[in-house]
Amino acid sequence: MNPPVVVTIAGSDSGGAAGIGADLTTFAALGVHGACVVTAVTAQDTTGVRAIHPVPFDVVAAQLDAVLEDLDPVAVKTGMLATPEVVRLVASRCADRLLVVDPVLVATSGAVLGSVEVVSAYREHLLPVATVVTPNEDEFEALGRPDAANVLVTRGGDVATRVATSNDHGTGCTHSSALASYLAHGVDRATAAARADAFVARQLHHSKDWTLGRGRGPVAHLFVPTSPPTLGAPA
Ligand SMILES: Nc1ncnc2c1ncn2[C@@H]1O[C@H](COP(=O)(O)OP(=O)(O)OP(=O)(O)O)[C@@H](O)[C@H]1O
Ligand SMILES: Cc1ncc(CO)c(N)n1
Repeated sequence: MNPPVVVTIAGSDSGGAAGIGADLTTFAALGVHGACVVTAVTAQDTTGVRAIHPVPFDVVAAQLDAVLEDLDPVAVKTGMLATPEVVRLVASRCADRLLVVDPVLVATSGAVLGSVEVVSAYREHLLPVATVVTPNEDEFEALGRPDAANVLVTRGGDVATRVATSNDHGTGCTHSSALASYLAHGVDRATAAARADAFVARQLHHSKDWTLGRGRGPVAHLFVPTSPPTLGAPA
């Protein structure tokens, strides 16, 4: 049987913690086929963002057309859209699908990933057609505290499930990708949201003692409780 197809429309993170890398590995972990439309290349690591190079609009549109026409994804997940033109493009092409919008405006490191014009385009075009919108507190403020039933503010885990870790770079991307994956498998929104929370908490727990990079390290995307015997040095 075919897996559900989900497409992420997002930027790359050279450090491999957030963006399309996080999205595609999360899709793989949750049994969906992931397609990707790259909107921007970022030079980024665990300590911050050094450079952002938006992909030309025509190339973004061509990637999206190719995926929509050939693979017919059941769900779409958006991350860093980089320009207001791309925000409008996604709103016009993807409104008829399950649409999870993670309004990436600020990185964990504090770097600004969305301009004032991008914020306006989200408010006017994309938020009204999304199935779920997952801003963190800062993004919720930046969007003008939208009061709509499809807005699910992410708050870094509740008291009962909160994992104490500084390896949280990429949690927002992983969370929204998990949410899109569960929706693509056909579960309702409340169940998908609860499962996405649990998935991220488990991933954060798995990577809590990692010491990758000098800043806020990556959350684990693929959950591997024990390494397969074929990996690593012989015992
Ligand atoms: N420390 C934590 N313990 C448990 N769950 C967490 C923790 N941090 C985040 N989560 C889960 O991940 C979701 C997204 O987290 P958060 O809002 O911090 O992401 P974000 O700020 O968008 O991240 P990023 O900018 O790195 O992508 C939360 O709703 C929660 O379910
Ligand atoms: C490319 C990219 N997308 C999303 C985020 C949000 O954490 C990030 N830091 N980088």
